[in-house]
Amino acid sequence: MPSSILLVTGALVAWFAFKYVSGLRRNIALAKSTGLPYHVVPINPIHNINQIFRFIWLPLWKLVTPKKYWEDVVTVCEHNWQFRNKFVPFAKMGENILVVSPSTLMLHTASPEVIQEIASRREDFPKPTEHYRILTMFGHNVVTVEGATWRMHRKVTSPSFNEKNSALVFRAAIDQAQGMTDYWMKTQRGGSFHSVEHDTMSLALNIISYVGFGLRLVWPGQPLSDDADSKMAKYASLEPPQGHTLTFSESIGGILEHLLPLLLTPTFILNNAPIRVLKEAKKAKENYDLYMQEFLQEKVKDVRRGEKDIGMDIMGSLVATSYQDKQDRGKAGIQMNDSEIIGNAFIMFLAGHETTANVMHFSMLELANNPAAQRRLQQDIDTILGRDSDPATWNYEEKVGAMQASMIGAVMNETLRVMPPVVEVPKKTTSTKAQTITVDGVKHTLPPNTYLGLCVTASSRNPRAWPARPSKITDAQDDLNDWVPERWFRPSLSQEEKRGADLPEEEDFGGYAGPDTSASMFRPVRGSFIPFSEGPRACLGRRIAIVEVLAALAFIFQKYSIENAVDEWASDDEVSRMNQSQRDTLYKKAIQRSRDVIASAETRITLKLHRGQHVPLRLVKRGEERFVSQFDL
Ligand code: HEM
Repeated sequence: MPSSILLVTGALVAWFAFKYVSGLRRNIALAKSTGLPYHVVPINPIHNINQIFRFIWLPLWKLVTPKKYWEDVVTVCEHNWQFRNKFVPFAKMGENILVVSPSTLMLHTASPEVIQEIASRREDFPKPTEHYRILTMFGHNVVTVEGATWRMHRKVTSPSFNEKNSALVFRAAIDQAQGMTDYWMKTQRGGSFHSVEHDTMSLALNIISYVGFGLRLVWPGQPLSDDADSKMAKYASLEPPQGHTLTFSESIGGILEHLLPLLLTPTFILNNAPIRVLKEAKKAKENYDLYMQEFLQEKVKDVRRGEKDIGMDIMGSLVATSYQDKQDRGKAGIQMNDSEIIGNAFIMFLAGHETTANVMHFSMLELANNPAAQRRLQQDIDTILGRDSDPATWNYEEKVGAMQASMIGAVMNETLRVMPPVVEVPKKTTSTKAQTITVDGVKHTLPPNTYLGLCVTASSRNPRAWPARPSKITDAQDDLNDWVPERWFRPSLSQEEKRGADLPEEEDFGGYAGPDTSASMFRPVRGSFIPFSEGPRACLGRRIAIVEVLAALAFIFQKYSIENAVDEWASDDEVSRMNQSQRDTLYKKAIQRSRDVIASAETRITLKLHRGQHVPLRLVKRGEERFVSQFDL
């Protein structure tokens, strides 16, 4: 018996060894055929399981092979490498890094031209939908599908992303920023608040819930408005309503927090394991599921009665595809099942709030670290909107262009450049067809099934595309890793460089078709600034995200300044007795702590702070600043 076990084990080991070596040889041959320089790694670093066990195989690899085989390429295998290593791997290995493992070929690119080419050829370079499994938890949706199915999802979801609804987002962002700052002023304990990440998430969730779904969510202490639909009140409730054990916001928050356990844990274990994290994950999922089922049923009734909600009414549009009377449905020729309806609603809640919230969060942290930029932001707000104007009177059509072309737009763009919520946009070649790309005028053929990573964090730091100045805050020769919103007022590169590769006109797939940055500011080379991706599969919600951030920043900084909290080192009394130089020294310490915390950001779906990391801030009325009115670097 023992000898047969040994025999079977030996045969299995031999089989795996054979598969491993032959796979590696085959992929090396394919890599050679591309004509691009390539780098060999022992294990496919982008596979989910291999990512989890990276802490074992990476050190082992380094231990058993000479340094020259791993020292460069390891920089694109490490955890969180896109944000942590930024442009460094590309500076060392070139703008296109071809990585070969026994099971895959991967091309990571920071080249604007290659990015532009791949992103615009949607059918040649589709999305690797298998990488989006985590987002299909409640059903397939516009983000997770490809081909004809994607066209169908896009057709249903895109019409509501129009300028009329952008104006509504503008209004809602002002209302919500009011709710958030009132809440902060009321709850700042010891002069500081620690919940900026959580609160910007609530702000963005409240906006998409209202504009996208007609659900009015409120801040603690804020009454539900009189015109709110009574049957929708349960979604706004700050206590779990009957039949639920979490509030609606808590259920979404819980899902976001527990995405990985939800994805990786088999249902039987999730339902039965006495482990706290799994129990919380299950509770969040069950609650959200129930809310969505109830919401779906309510919408079905509305649609059958011919009622439409305010704003985008995303759920209404989705439900109409299946539940409207047959004649109307026939016109559109589209039908979604309940799982796709709920899947799309989920993705709009998710994509529509975490990304935007991160941009607001990091913008506020950086403004606290860059007092001169904060002061310039406030000057621009005063000029465009008026220091004492009532935000309720701000007119979207009149003001949004000027806001985007000012320091408000520059702050948003710079945060998107330095801290993009999505750090790499995945694409691939199909399983049946090789594809050609052009690098420096030379054509290279990528074999079928090559994974392609359009590296957002690196293309936005590519010195070929971004004019730089010496860093003021580190000893680096350029300021491309620094948050410098003023760079958006530097002259653009020449027309020729701006145009990028000659590309066919893109088909219209709905949604906002204008540029993401103002024409009167620095215009990035195409393919070098891709926080919203590029081409037909670019972000559907980018216009509303931009409008939301512009309006919220303008509201907050019209009346207030934001400073790093220093109570960890000095009390208010001690600060009031300090001279300017002592205050500067103290504030520099707070800035350094903030920068260290920001540098620890990691990607789990989006780039944000994790493990309880946060930067305490202080909201002060303009004119009552203790640090940012004077301090400069
Ligand atoms: C600053 C905020 C945002 C950023 C940085 C962002 C970024 C992105 C990126 C990079 C993609 C492409 C993802 C991929 O190919 O894997 C994407 C797609 C998408 N985003 Fe956003 N997004 C933001 C806000 C929003 C908002 C507010 C919504 C909706 C309310 C939204 C809805 C979508 C949808 C539906 C797609 C899929 C489009 C398609 O494949 O046809 N996003 N977003």
